[in-house]
Amino acid sequence: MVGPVSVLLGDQNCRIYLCGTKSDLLEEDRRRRGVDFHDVQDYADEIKAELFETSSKTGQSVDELFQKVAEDYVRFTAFQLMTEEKGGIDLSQRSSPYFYSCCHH
Ligand SMILES: Nc1nc2c(ncn2[C@@H]2O[C@H](COP(=O)(O)OP(=O)(O)OP(=O)(O)O)[C@@H](O)[C@H]2O)c(=O)[nH]1
Repeated sequence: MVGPVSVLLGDQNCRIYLCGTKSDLLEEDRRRRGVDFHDVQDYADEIKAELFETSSKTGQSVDELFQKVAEDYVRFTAFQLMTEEKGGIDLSQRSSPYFYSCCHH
């Protein structure tokens, strides 16, 4: 495999979200699918990626995609940053910028 995905795969901290676009076209004609769904699912499993089929036209799965990216950020990245920086989590420290970036508007 070559290209951007192979570069991302080398980074243990990088989470990958595969996004198949224009899913609304399949509702008109399922033969318009460019890549077999099971092939894509197998590939996503292989590279440990999350898979979404989205449509900019109908909005299908767009919110779900962004929701998943945000949830994973809070779950993995922010948590990792907090624990790495101080060797633990100080629950009393509400002024931490991480709390503000994750939980406040
Ligand atoms: N039916 C449909 N058409 C779309 C969708 N998203 C973009 N398009 C159309 O696809 C064309 C290219 O859109 P761009 O936003 O320029 O996308 P791009 O990534 O530069 O090009 P693509 O390789 O076509 O994805 C335009 O005519 C858009 O109106 C979608 O979700 N559904």
